[in-house]
Amino acid sequence: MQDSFFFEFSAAAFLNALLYIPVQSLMICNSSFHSIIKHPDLNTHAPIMDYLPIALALVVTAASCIAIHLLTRAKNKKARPANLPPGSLGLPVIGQSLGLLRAMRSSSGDRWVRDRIDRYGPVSKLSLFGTPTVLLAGPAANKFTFFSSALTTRQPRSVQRILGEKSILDLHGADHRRVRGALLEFLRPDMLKMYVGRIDGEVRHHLEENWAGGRTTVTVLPLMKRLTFDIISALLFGLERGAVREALVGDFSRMIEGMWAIPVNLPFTAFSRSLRASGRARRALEGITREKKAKLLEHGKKEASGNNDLITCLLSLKDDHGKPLLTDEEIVDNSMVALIAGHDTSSILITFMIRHLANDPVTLAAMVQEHEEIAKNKADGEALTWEDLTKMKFTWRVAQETLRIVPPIFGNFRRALEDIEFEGYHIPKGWQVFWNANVTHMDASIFHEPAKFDPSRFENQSATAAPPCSFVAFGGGPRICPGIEFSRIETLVTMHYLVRQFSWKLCCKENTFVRDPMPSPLHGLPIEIKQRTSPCSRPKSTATSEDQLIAV
Ligand code: HEM
Repeated sequence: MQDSFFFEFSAAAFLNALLYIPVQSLMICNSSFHSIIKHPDLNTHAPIMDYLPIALALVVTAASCIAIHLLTRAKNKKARPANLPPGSLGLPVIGQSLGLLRAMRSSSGDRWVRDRIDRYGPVSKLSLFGTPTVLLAGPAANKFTFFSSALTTRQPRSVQRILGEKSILDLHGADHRRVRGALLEFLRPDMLKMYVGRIDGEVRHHLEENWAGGRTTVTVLPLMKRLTFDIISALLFGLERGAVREALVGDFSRMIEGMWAIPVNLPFTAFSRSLRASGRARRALEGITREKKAKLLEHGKKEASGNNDLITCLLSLKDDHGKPLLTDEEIVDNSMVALIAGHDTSSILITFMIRHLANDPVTLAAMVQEHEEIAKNKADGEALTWEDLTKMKFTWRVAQETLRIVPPIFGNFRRALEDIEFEGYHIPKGWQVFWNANVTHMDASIFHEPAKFDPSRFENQSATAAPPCSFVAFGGGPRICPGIEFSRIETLVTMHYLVRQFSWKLCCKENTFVRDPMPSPLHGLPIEIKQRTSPCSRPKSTATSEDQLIAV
């Protein structure tokens, strides 16, 4: 209201100044002219002539005020309708970003969002990362966000600068379907079946190197990040252990740190460090892409047929006219996204499962039993297979319940491509929509006693009366996470070896975590470990005939 008044007032004054000065000059000229030809003493109309300029100026001022007022009202009516959601946009650029980031870093991000909802309701406006935003919560809001074709996942400009502009997260419509289809070529279940043996090998190698050998304490989160990074960089990029992998590990973790930082590019800021790391990671991936392209040209399509890493798979996809389906820039940007989306999330899931199991002996015992049953039918050192994973139903329910209580993705943004409405509130074109997983996951009307850890909630999902989009740890709709199965394999294989070979207890009594933006337990979750069985021997032959096909 005040803004608009100020705008009208200053615009009228400005217009009036423009109009008034020439009119006054005219009047002055006019009066000088009159004064020359009509001496006041001789002029009987002198009083009228004296007031005419003032009267005219007043009329022009009033007319311009009315015109500006009408024009501004019409403009405001169009641009800022009265039914915007409640809330305030806060300070320019900063908005509520600092408040949210501070809350997330002090383990109270969930409470911050809930406080807003208590204050303004499930639909409210705020400003995050320099863009006006509407916060939405609840299953109906999730469904609207995931399925509305008027919303797309444009990332804040700062995130775009880190991840690139051609990533799947910034594409929509046909372009999104094309790139998503290409990624799914690599992540389809029949392809994933072939990766089980390879993932099994990576997990055993990791446990032998980092957990076994008489160690008494380990810090879980960094180790799990390393494990999932190794798995994904081997499978997605065909990267063997070595200097390139080591450099990429550091760069990716610095990139992630700056993604939700205040986007100020000064040498000492997290955002600037993130941009520099992104530049280095991009150059490394461009190099890998060039090498793989050259290999493809050299050896022909035969070698690339469905048995390689993600980059080779994307390079060999063609459109209906035989042209490359994806540009090199799209391949690099989407490889960056897949690596970030793939390794950070699964590592957090496994870490929080380990944290929970330390204090839940009943759940742990049930898991150990499930895995011992599977191990009973396997030869010593024999790798897990896809069929073994299908028997790990209880373990996957424990994973789902962990994801419900601590979803790795706190929430995400969409961008309105046009003016839209939700529950009577107007969301203007160009604004962001921010959906949040925690609020729905902790809604007692959907999940009975939401704070209680109860894997049986996921026992018979089709029989539960929960509305659609109630469990949204993997998102939903056309952008639902394409890596669900991949993360399921990583999680189940890792838990199989962990629960059978180690027992553990938490070193920190305080059971809290912060979000930055991903959840991270206190000090990265140091635990005391004890080996239950002899160190897992590496499989005599982890590679099945299918695995040998994908060996890189
Ligand atoms: C526990 C593990 C994981 C969790 C919790 C998770 C969570 C999510 C969520 C919530 C979204 C949707 C975001 C939105 O709609 O705003 C998403 C999208 C995505 N995820 Fe995952 N993810 C996981 C693992 C993976 C893995 C292993 C990969 C790749 C190998 C992956 C690749 C992607 C990609 C590429 C997208 C974007 C899809 C699109 O826009 O069409 N994720 N993930």
